[in-house]
Amino acid sequence: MAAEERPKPSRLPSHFLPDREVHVIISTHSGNHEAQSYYSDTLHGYLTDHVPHLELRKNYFVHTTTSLTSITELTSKLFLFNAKKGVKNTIILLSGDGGMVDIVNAMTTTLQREVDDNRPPSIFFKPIIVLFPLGTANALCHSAGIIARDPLKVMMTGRAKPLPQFEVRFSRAARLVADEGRKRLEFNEPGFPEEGKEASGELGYYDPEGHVRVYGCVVFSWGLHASLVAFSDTEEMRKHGVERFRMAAGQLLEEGHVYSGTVKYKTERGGEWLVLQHKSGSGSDADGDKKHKYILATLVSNLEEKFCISPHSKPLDGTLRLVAIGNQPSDTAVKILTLAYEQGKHVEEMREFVTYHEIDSLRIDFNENDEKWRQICIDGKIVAIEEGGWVEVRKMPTTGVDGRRVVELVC
Ligand SMILES: Nc1ncnc2c1ncn2[C@@H]1O[C@H](COP(=O)(O)OP(=O)(O)OP(=O)(O)O)[C@@H](O)[C@H]1O
Repeated sequence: MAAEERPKPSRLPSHFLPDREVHVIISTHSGNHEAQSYYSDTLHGYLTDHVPHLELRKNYFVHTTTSLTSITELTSKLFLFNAKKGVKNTIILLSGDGGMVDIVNAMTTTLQREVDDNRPPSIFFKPIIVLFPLGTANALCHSAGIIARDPLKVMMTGRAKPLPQFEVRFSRAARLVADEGRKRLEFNEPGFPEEGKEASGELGYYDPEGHVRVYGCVVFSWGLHASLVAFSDTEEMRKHGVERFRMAAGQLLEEGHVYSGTVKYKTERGGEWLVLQHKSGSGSDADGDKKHKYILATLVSNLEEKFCISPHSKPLDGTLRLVAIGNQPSDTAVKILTLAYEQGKHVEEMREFVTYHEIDSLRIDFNENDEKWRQICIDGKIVAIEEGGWVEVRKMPTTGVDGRRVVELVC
């Protein structure tokens, strides 16, 4: 933005008005580890020029991540505390989708626990997030049009809008997959992480019924997509950027596994569960509708810049869309996914193979012996479901007790 375009203090967007506390989070390990240099070389000077009332350690704070749980800890210890004390926070987040999901999860998990505990509701000032695309895929930034319109410009001229979320519940023995697939972490008991056991931080908790609940704002998947995220999440593969997803997809398609389980969905809250009937080719045997290649529910259009999995999704429109492919041969799956890279043409040109519509909820009952095929993806995090286990995903409504949207995104 040129000097003559700089807004006068009175014309600053509401998220930079003097009544707000501004926090920058530099997620040092996101993407190609460029968040720190972007802050030092570009953003810091830009903010000094354009938002001159910011004063370090008075109304302006900079946090640099040092571990996998830094953002989660900051959120539960600082942002949530502030939000409930009536402090208006603006968070400038330099990360990929993971940083956003950490904030959404830590906030929602704690607040939902309080709902379950029947504690009285408290004041809650939703933090406003200004997101800079410093991750690998940056699905949220691409889908919200932040990158296409220049993130600095969006920061100065965009408006904060509530960020839609979904809730995932699953059977009790599910574990978070960590450390490049080597570790399985338990979720937390409400408020009481079990001593001596490695817990997953604030990602998810056991609700009063003993089910785990986790929150997301991008994508839920099982099948090919979840497997390729799981298999490509190693330090070695991460060096290849978004190419890592294509490399993993190549290996998986060669293996040609067909995922087994019962998939149901609801089109509206409180409606009936409907068994997913795949389109052509999948129903040739009695078990046809229990075999799947690709099951994905998304709140966003693009999972990467060019990978438009849900072309009908509009920025932050709050719709959850199902994209599903049944028991198709690998070459058909490749054709479908290649068309997704061409402005999402798969939903039109391959519509005889692709189920694509809005849903409210999704349920999977797994029928796989090998744990590697029971792994699901929630916004890039991988959860392994136990044998005979299940998972349910549902869009969080905009109003009511469950209707929390815990943050707003500037876009
Ligand atoms: N210093 C650090 N040490 C260890 N982990 C870190 C550190 N800083 C950040 N992280 C973690 O690295 C992960 C980076 O995820 P993020 O989603 O931001 O980037 P990405 O995976 O490259 O991008 P995308 O999700 O857009 O593909 C986050 O889970 C974050 O908590």
